Amino acid sequence: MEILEKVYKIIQRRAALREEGSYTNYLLDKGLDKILKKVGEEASETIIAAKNGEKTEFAGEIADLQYHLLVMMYNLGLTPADIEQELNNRFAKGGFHGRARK
Ligand SMILES: N=c1c2ncn([C@@H]3O[C@H](COP(=O)(O)OP(=O)(O)OP(=O)(O)O)[C@@H](O)[C@H]3O)c2ncn1[C@@H]1O[C@H](COP(=O)(O)O)[C@@H](O)[C@H]1O
Repeated sequence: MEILEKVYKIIQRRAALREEGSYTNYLLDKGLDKILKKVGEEASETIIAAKNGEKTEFAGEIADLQYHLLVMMYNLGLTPADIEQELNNRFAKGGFHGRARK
């Protein structure tokens, strides 16, 4: 998704050029443990929103989760292109054969 690349670029820019009041800078300054904690929280909130069945709230939680995943990826040196490549490889093979299917 193009927007994920755009947000990732903002994260890169924030890391290179600090901005007053930036939440991204706050997270990057706190480090990996804090980022992972937020990913866990946002994942839990996404699950709860999914169970509640309210589409707008659910979409909002997924967006929060996506953003925090991008910050985690940046911290660990992964780019959206790496994920795209992984997905493309699986698509080309017609599925993910790393585990048994039910
Ligand atoms: N997509 C997002 C995005 N999604 C969620 N959030 C922030 O994630 C935080 C999550 O809220 P919480 O209440 O769970 O966390 P909190 O209590 O504020 O923080 P903690 O004390 O828990 O760490 C909020 O402050 C949201 O603003 C985001 N912050 C930034 N972005 C993107 O990143 C860009 C750069 O943002 P800044 O770095 O803030 O300039 C923005 O233009 C957006 O495109």
